[in-house]
This record gives sequence, C-alpha cells and structure tokens, in this order.
Amino acid sequence: MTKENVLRTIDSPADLRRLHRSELPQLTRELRTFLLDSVSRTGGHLSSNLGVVELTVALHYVFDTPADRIVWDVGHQAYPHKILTGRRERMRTLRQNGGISGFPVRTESQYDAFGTAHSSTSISAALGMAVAAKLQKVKRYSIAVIGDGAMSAGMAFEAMNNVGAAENMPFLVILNDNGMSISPPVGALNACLARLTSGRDFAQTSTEAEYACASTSEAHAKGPNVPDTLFGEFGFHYIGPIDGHNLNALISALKEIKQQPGPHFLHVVTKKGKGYSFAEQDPVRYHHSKEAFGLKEGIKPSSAPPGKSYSQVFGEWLCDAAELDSRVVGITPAMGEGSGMVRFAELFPHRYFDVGIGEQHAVTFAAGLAADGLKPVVAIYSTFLQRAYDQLIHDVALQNLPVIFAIDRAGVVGGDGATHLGSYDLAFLRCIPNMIVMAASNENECRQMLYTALQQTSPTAVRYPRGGGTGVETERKMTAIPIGKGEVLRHATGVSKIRIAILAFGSMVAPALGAANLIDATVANMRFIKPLDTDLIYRLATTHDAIVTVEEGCVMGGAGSACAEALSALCVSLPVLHLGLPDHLIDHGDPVKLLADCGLDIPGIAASIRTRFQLPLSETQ
Ligand SMILES: Cc1ncc(C[n+]2csc(CCOP(=O)(O)OP(=O)(O)O)c2C)c(N)n1
Ligand SMILES: CC(=O)[C@@H](O)[C@H](O)COP(=O)(O)O
Ligand SMILES: [Mg+2]
Repeated sequence: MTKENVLRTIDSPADLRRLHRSELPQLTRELRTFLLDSVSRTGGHLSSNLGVVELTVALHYVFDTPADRIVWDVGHQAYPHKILTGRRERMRTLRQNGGISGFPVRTESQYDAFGTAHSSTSISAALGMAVAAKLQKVKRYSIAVIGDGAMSAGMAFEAMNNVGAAENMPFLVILNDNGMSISPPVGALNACLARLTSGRDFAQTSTEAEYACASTSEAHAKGPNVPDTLFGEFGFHYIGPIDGHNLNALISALKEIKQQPGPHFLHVVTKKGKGYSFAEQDPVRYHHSKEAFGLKEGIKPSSAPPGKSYSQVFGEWLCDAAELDSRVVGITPAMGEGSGMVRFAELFPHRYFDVGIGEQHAVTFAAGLAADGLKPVVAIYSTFLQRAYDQLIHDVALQNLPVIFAIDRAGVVGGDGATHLGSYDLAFLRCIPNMIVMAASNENECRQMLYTALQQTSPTAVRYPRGGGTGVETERKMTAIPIGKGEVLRHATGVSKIRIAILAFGSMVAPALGAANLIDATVANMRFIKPLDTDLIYRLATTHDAIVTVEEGCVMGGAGSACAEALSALCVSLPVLHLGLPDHLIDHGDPVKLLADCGLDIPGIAASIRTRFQLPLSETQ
C-alpha cells in the first residue's frame, strides 16, 4: 500500500480483516484523521470517538462482524465503527436531516447490532444476545463496549449481577476506561477503577501484548470462581487493564479471549480525545460540538448563539435561589455542563451533587433530601427523566415531597434525534397526582416559574427547550406566578368569521402569536399543564367558535389532551384542533426544520388552522 490510502479500501470489516497486521497502524492513523476532518465539518461527538479508534479496528479485525455482535454503550463513540462498516461517505450527512444517525441504529446497518443512546444498556442487551445465540444453537460472540461513566449506572450493575446467565458462553464486556464521563468522573466506582489502573504496572509498549495474553490465561487458570477484582466477584474472567491505544496488545488480548469460554471482562485504558491536542486537553468541551469548527482553531466559544440559553437561565436562577435560601441544593445525573450548573458547582460545591449517570438514584436521593427539609432541584433532560419514572411516582409524588424538576431539552433536540427527543414529559407528568407542571414560554418566564416552584410544598416541574428562547431579558426580581393561572396575550380582532382561541404551551406561545397575526386568533399562554386553568379555558371556549391547542410535546396524552378533558368535564362542546409532536419518531436534524416538518412553526400552525376550519386565505391573509 502507498501512504494514506488504506482507509479508502475499507468498505466493510471483511476488507479490514484482509489487511496484514502490519498495515493496521496506518489504518488507525488514517481513520483518526478522517474522523477529525469529518466531525469538524458536521459537528457531533468527538473526544469519545477519538479514544476508541484502535479498539474499533481491533474488534472488527478479530471478530467476525456482523455475525458477532458488538453493542456500543451510549453509541456516541460509534463513529469509527460507522466509518469501517460501509458508511464512510455518509459521514458527511451525520446528524443532519435525512442523513445517518450519530448513534447505532439497527435499521441503518446490519453492523449496528443494537440501538443505543441512553447509557448503560449494552451489557443487558449483549447478554440477551448471548443467551439467544445459545438457545438458537448459533455460534457467535456477543460483545458490550461500555465506558467508565456508563458503567456506574444501576442498569450496568443489574446486568452484571445476571452474568451467570452467560456462563461458558462467548460473551465479552469491554470497559473503555478513559477516566471521564462527559464531566470528570465521580463516585466510588471511579475510585476503584483508578486504583486498578494505577495499582498494576501495565506497560505502554508492545510488551503489553504478552501481558494481555498472560493475564487472559491467568484468569482462566484461576477458573471462573476466583475473584480478582470487583468484576471477578460478579463472575467474569477479568483481563487487564491494558493500553487501549496499543493495537498489538488489543488484538492479542481479543484473540486470546476468543479462544476461551466466557464471560470475559476486558478492561482497556484509553485517552478521551486521543490524537487531537485540543480535545486531549479539554475533553469536556470536545465531548460534543454543536456545529462545524476549524481544526486548527478548535471550537470557539463565540459559536454560541446570541442571548442566553435556557440552561444558562436555569443556572443563574439556581445560584440566585441558593443565595436566597440555604436549603436549596442542586442535583445532576452527570449532565452538569449541559444543564448549566458549572457556576453553581463553583459557588456552592457542598450543595452541588453530580451523582454520575444514575437518574433513578438522582430522583430518590432528591426525595430523601426533601423529606428531611431541604429544597432539592433536580436538573434533568426530559429524555433522561424517563428512566426515573417509578422514582418520580413512588418516591416523590406519592409522598408529596417538594422536589423541583428543572426539565431541560424538552421538545425537539436536533442532532441527537429520536432517542433524545423530549416529547413525552408532559404526557407522563400530568397523570401523576400532586405534581405541578409548568412550561416556560420565554427565558424570563422560565426564571419566574423556577422561583414559583421553589415556593411550593408539592413536587413541581418546569420544562424548557434546548438552546435559546425568544431572547427576552430575564428580570433579576423574582415573582411567583399564581398557580394554575394562564394569561391571554392577544385578543382576536373579529376579522375572521370563525372566532378561534389558541391555547399555547411553553415554547409554542411565540409561534402561536405569530400564527394568530396571520389568521386573527386569540392566544392564551396557558403556563400550567397541571393544574390547568379551567376557568380560562371555559371563558375562551364560551366566547369563541373553536379551540386550538399547541405544544412542543406529544399530542397523544399531552397538554392538548388535558384541555380536551377539561372541556368535556365542563360540558362545553366545540371544535378542537390539537397541534403538537406526532405519533412517530422524529429523527435527527436541524431543530428548526424538524419543528417546521411537524407544522409547529408560524406558517405551519396557521396552515393547520386554516385547513381544519376552512378559513379562506383572502379573509385571513
Ligand atoms: C441514561 C443517560 N444519562 C445520561 C446520558 C448523557 N451522556 C452521554 S455520554 C455520557 C458520558 C458517558 O461516559 P462514558 O460512558 O465514560 O463514555 P465516554 O464519553 O467517556 O466515552 C453521558 C452522561 C445518556 N446518554 N444516557
Ligand atoms: C450522547 C449524549 O447523550 C449526550 O452527549 C448528548 O448528546 C448531549 O446533548 P446536549 O448537546 O444537548 O447536551
Ligand atoms: Mg469515560
């Protein structure tokens, strides 16, 4: 091969497996260069991918994919895997409308054995696959690749607790230990891993190959019942830790593992951001880039949109609230940066709890804090709150504990796509007794709603979308909003023959106002999904000919459904149109376009109303 052309010849792992082992180092160099170039053009997850280049090459080199199954935990590190499994050219479409996903998706490729994006599912899924292979008498390997951050979640431990189901089976868990979650790691497991990696003098050179082989055989010599680490206690043959950038060591270890019955646990140590100095130095910033960036310059802070994001508004409010009330504590399940809590963590280190990836624990931990007199604020993305649903009901709501849920990324999120869609929170929160649920229509209202939440003695949720809002300034002064009260922002002027009232929720208030200007409708900012302002609904329903509800959440069971239930209970009958996120998955892409595709922008809302109520264009423009 001539220089710099190996990657071009790899259209599938079968091509990779035809390479001579001596050609692999060049392939990994080209793969890393291609990855960097590609992500710098599209944006997306970077540091984690840079860290698994050698591991990905080694896995596809040693194992017979797609027959052998690889489950990538979270899947944000699966870009090298995508590049090597026939999607090299499509990387330029990554996370864009109609392009390939930033996560493994079964329908995208036969090499994506299992869809991931929410963390810590890989061991369970791969274990299921191993057992399925055995029951179906198929010979194939099942492999979970899980990061040290994802490993700390309850699900990973539930799966390991069940690993006896894979006794003597070709089952392998690879722990990719880069000593980082998105943020620096937290917790006892991390400390345990740090002891493992520092306690053993694992070499950084080719001698590691021998080390890996030796320790594999050693593990087998001991037999499955001899624990040598925490993972050994669970029943794995523990191998490692080995240098995850040493291709020879990786290949030797994997080949050795392949020869022996499982379950195996291979502990590899990698560097997040490997090979790109900006990312190596600042893996937190380079975990993910929202957009394209110059490789020489790196990600610029100036690329942030003008105005405050909702996460910033939340973070500022949290600092102010903590200043005012010493009972306020902030909790994040491993999303401190994304949730806007960096300043709070600096100012109030003893009142800041990054509990690692552990949404269930975060919520019940908050319930405990609230039970004993504190004011816990759980900052959580809508999509990740799904994981703590029972804790929300059983531990918080049933005991009516005043936990505040600051629900970020509610609605369409953009590049992360269907797995991260914050579509369901309104529907799944509004049916829980004792809950108060608000949706912020702009940044200032978000601040005031959070303040309102702090005054409550019941569990209270404030939801807001990813990114910025309307750009309004936040007032320093905080005033509680009357519970369960909406407000009319615009009155129809009477130009239209059909008098329409739009009941708008949260982020849909602004586009609803825009649409109302086109079709001449009344617009109410409902503010509360629960308790709903039924007086306002009654007043509007009895003075208008039709009601339209608009929300950035699933139409089924959401805020609009709550309004329909209220109308029915009030015995008011009139035509109602519900607008919101449809009953199908919303893929990745530009969030503005995705919302427009759902008819949730100004022209879309106006068009849906015109069509439904047969408003002539001439009458309403
Ligand atoms: C249930 C869940 N909570 C939070 C996240 C957000 N998240 C994505 S990657 C990540 C860090 C994962 O760390 P690790 O597994 O060590 O992988 P690394 O990024 O270090 O490669 C987090 C917190 C998620 N995807 N799923
Ligand atoms: C993979 C994952 O879950 C996170 O990295 C997520 O992509 C972050 O999303 P935000 O960019 O919205 O914080
Ligand atoms: Mg990690």
